[in-house]
Amino acid sequence: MREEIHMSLSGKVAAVTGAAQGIGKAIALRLAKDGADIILLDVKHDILLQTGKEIEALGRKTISLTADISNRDQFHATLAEGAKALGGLDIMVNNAGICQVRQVIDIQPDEFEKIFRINVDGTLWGIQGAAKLFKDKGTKGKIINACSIAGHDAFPLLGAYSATKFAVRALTQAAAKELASSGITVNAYCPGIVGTDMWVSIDKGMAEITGAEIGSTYKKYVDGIALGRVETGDDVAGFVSYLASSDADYMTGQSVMIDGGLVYR
Ligand SMILES: NC(=O)C1=CN([C@@H]2O[C@H](COP(=O)(O)OP(=O)(O)OC[C@H]3O[C@@H](n4cnc5c(N)ncnc54)[C@H](O)[C@@H]3O)[C@@H](O)[C@H]2O)C=CC1
Ligand SMILES: CC(=O)C(C)=O
Repeated sequence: MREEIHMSLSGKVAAVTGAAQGIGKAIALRLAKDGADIILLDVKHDILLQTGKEIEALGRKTISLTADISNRDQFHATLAEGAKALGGLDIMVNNAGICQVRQVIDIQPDEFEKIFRINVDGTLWGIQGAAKLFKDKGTKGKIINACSIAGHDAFPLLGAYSATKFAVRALTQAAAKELASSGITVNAYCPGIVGTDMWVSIDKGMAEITGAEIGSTYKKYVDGIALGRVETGDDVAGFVSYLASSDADYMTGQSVMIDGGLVYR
């Protein structure tokens, strides 16, 4: 019975952006354990190859491709290359993203543009690239975007970041409404405080601005989680596995909290 559940994506191909580390790596490995072959995309090619090795060890096909999601042409061409190599595309996980820590009154034009180009434009190009590949083959595909609790509630010192995640939620809703008639669903996952490199840099950035000790901002946020522990990439990946499965066929346009009880909607 357990084996059946874990092979729910057998015969499917999934693409995951930001798959070199953190949440994206956990998602790629989980979807591979579910039976999918995986297109891995990231700017960090060397460590992406390690994710690829771990997926091959699970007996799945995989291809590791360097792509900057903020570059529309490059991203679309690379995604199409991956789909050609693995025989199609069924699931697109637009996971890659960056964070910045800054008071709203101090945000500079170049950094604001950069975070929007990666988190918002990159998600939009991923939706477009996947929708084209799905429509070309009549695939009733699934698009799954990385939002955040900060996409529902803006966080202090994370103003630009929060704005990008509100935008991801809006794109998720609009794309879901437009693509439903093609049988394509679009949803998003909203993690809370996940113990990845992103939070190491958020904690450091917050310490620089507030004078807090290194580690103390992270601890303060983790202490607020009802389930009493930091979130792992596997916690997020388990939910993405559901969103990628046929169990989620009747769900679209949703950006759902998976945060251990921190932001309630
Ligand atoms: N860590 C956390 O607490 C939370 C993270 N998230 C979101 O989850 C997603 C993954 O976050 P983490 O794994 O924590 O971050 P991370 O910083 O550990 O990993 C992000 C990955 O994305 C890649 N990446 C960054 N810019 C890229 C670009 N332009 N093109 C291609 N790849 C690029 C990086 O190379 C890296 O491998 C992000 O969208 C983030 O906003 C959401 C809520 C909470
Ligand atoms: C990184 C992130 O999304 C939060 C809310 O911590």
